[in-house]
Formats: sequence, C-alpha cells, structure tokens
Amino acid sequence: MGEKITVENGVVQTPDKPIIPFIEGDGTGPDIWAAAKRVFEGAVEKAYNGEKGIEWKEVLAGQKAYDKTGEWLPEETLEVIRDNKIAIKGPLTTPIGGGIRSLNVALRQKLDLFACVRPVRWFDGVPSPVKRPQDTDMVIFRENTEDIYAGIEWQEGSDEVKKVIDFLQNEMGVTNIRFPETSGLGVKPVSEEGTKRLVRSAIDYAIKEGRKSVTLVHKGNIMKFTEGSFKNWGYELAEKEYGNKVFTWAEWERIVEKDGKDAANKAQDEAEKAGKIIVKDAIADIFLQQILTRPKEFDVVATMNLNGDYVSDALAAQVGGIGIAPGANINYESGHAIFEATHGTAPKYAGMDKVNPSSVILSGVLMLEHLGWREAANLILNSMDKTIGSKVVTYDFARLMDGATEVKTSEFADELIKNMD
Ligand SMILES: NC(=O)C1=CN([C@@H]2O[C@H](COP(=O)(O)OP(=O)(O)OC[C@H]3O[C@@H](n4cnc5c(N)ncnc54)[C@H](OP(=O)(O)O)[C@@H]3O)[C@@H](O)[C@H]2O)C=CC1
Ligand SMILES: O=C(O)CCC(=O)C(=O)O
Ligand SMILES: [Mg+2]
Repeated sequence: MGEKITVENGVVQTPDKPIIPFIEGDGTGPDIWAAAKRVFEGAVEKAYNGEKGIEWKEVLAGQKAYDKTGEWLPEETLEVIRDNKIAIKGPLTTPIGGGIRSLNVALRQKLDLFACVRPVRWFDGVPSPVKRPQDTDMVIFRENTEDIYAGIEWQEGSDEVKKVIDFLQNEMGVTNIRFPETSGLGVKPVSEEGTKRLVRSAIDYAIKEGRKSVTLVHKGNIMKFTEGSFKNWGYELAEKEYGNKVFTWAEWERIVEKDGKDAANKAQDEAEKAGKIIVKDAIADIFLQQILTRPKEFDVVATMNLNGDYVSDALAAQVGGIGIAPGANINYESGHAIFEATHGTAPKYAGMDKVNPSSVILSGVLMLEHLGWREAANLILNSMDKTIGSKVVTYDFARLMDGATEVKTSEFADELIKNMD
C-alpha cells in the first residue's frame, strides 16, 4: 500500500512506497509518459532491489479530463496533488487566442508553485548549434505566479477594455495609448513578496549546490516599476538576508562611487576567492546574446515569468533542444512540486511513438532527487549519457548526428533501461 509524502520543517519525508500522482498529458503526452514511467520503475527497482517503489495515481487534466468529466482541470486533481505534495505531468494543450487559458499556468498558480526551476546542461554527444555546448551549465529560476501570466487582460473592443482605457485617460492622465479605439490591454503585476521568495530560492539553491553566481535578468530600463523593481528587490534581499555570503553588483557600484573601479573589481575578486555568491544582473536582450557568446559567465539565473519562458527555450536549444530540457515547479515553503517537461504537446507527432521522452524523464530525475532517491536518479543520468553516447537516439537528435541509429520513443526507453548499471 502506498503512503503519502510529507514535508516537515521544509524537509521532504519520503516513505518507501510513495503515492505519486501523474497527469499523462495531451498530444505526445501519452507516448512520452508510457516510456518515462518504465524508465523510472526500472531505475527504482535496480537501485533499491524492490525495497522501494512508486505507487502511481493517475489524475486528470486537459483533453482526457474534459472527455471524462466535462472539466479541463477538475478540482479533484488539484486536491489529490495538494494532498500528496508532488506530481509529475506531460504537456497540456493551450489554444491560442480565445478558449481556455493555459492549464499548465493554472496548475502552477492554483498550487502556488512559485519557482519554475529549469536546469540546462549538456549531455556528451547531444547535437548542438553551438561550438562548445559544454560551457552552458545554468539553472533557471523562473517566477511562476505573476507578470503578464497573471492573465489580467481585456479584449480589444470589449466594454471592459473601454472602461479601463477611459480610466487610464481620464483619471490617470495617460496620453500615449497610440490607438485607443482598437487596443487590447494587459496588466503586469510584479510584487516585492513574489520577487523575494523567488530570488531567495535561487540564492539558497546556489549556496546548497556550490554555484558561483545568481544573475537577475530583467528589462528594468523600460519597465521600471515591474522589472526594474524586480532587480532592486533582488539586490535588497541578497544583502539583507545573506550578508557576508554574497557580493552584489549593487555593492560593487557603491564601492565605485566611493573608491573607484579598481577597488570595486578587487572587492569582487576577493569575494569570488572567498567562495561568496556573486549576485549580479543583466538586461534581458543583451542576456540572450551573452548566453550564446559568453555562457561560462552565467550560472543560476533568476527572472520573471515571461523572460523565463523565452530564456528556457533559448537555452534549451544550446544544449540540444526542448526534447531534452527538464523542469520542476516548486513551492519551496510548502514543499509542493510538479515536475514537467519544458516542451509542449507537439501535436503533429501525437500517437506516433516518435518524439524524444528525455525531457519528461529528466524532469523525473529532478523528482527523484527531490525525494532524496539520488541512487535511482543517478542510474538514469548515467544511462542517458551512455545511450546518447552510443548514438541511439530519437528523430530530433538523429537528424543532426552523423552515424546515429534512430529509434522510437519506446525503444529509446528500452535502451535506457538496458544501459542502467
Ligand atoms: N508545459 C506545457 O505543457 C507546455 C505546453 N505547451 C502547449 O503545447 C502546444 C503545442 O505548442 P508548440 O508551440 O507547438 O510547442 P511544442 O513544444 O509542442 O512543439 C514545438 C516543436 O518542438 C519540438 N518538440 C517538442 N517536443 C518534442 C519532443 N518531446 N521531442 C523532440 N522534439 C520536440 C518539435 O520540433 P520539430 O517540429 O522540429 O520536430 C515540435 O514541433 C500548445 O498548445 C502550447 O500551448 C507549450 C509549451 C509548454
Ligand atoms: O502552457 C502553455 O501553453 C505554455 C507554457 C510554457 O510555454 C512553458 O511552460 O514554458
Ligand atoms: Mg515555454
């Protein structure tokens, strides 16, 4: 009989047979989930000889939920995940324009999973568009509950948008809505609490994992009171809560003003040598250039929701694409977490047993690490290295690799299970 995972004083307590809810997902979700589940079970069995095991519990969301219950995201699904603390999911479809809002975003918001953690590293042999993919080794902390993802927007021509435009023009003195008759409007909330809990998680992670820096990525030069404040609150939190453990660029600037640039650079050098975390910032556009040209300069990255979405896929491309990029949505305060692939439902490949299951498999590796089952996680990581190293890969890698053997989703899983040792 399975038992519930609990969290005591922020520490996850995993029974030998934890109940883990899963959402299969839409489109290619069932293909990659079937493969991933077998890989997780193979690794756990091999690591613990039957002494530990997972009791899977299916919960519904997306098309499957709608067909069975008439709801896209049933309350029962949220209740089961809340109750069991963690879950793993495949991708869910979001129609563009009208219709339902993103179920993926709704799950993160309803469970307050404020940090979307996406590690980006290269596996030996994976085809990449850059010359030195091994230089990219970053962990993105994307804020998950605020920003324009809050879904506060009004359609062009609606009574609501007319009211808001009227308010802006007549009560707030706004004069620069270029085409007021035909504008839709969106609101971008970014709060001090939301920013600080995200940046805190990123710095805690950097300290725990022995990382060198945390970069706050923002567009504060243009959006001063949202993205600019994100940067300022980030520095404020770093200095106030972490004191001597960090050196911030805000401090660097204060030293420049007082004693000049050489003194500031010297202080940063000394901080690096002392193993302090360097907390710095980058404006989002130049950041997207520098992750390509100088990836070694970045380590942990903390950013808002939309920037984080763009940065995730851009960085994933550098190490082989979204077919292999994992993710976790975590509330570090309550311990709730949902692990999920970074990519979408890739509908044109649905049911073809074709796409790469690595993204959801590596999300499962993050889940096993979260549970403290490092042995099983490492078995999968080593097997992934070995399997890709032997050039047995799915179509996405095969089309970019010389001499590759292209296999189906399920065959790639067979190969991973075979190569676990
Ligand atoms: N978290 C989630 O559940 C997410 C859901 N979505 C949703 O998914 C739907 C489709 O979105 P779309 O923008 O087309 O993005 P997708 O990520 O679904 O697909 C875009 C392309 O990425 C490649 N790709 C995606 N998954 C894999 C995989 N497992 N293995 C190999 N290659 C892969 C394919 O490239 P190629 O054609 O070159 O082979 C595919 O055509 C939308 O409804 C969107 O809202 C999107 C992102 C995240
Ligand atoms: O939910 C969606 O449609 C998109 C989500 C997304 O792009 C992401 O999680 O990176
Ligand atoms: Mg995305």
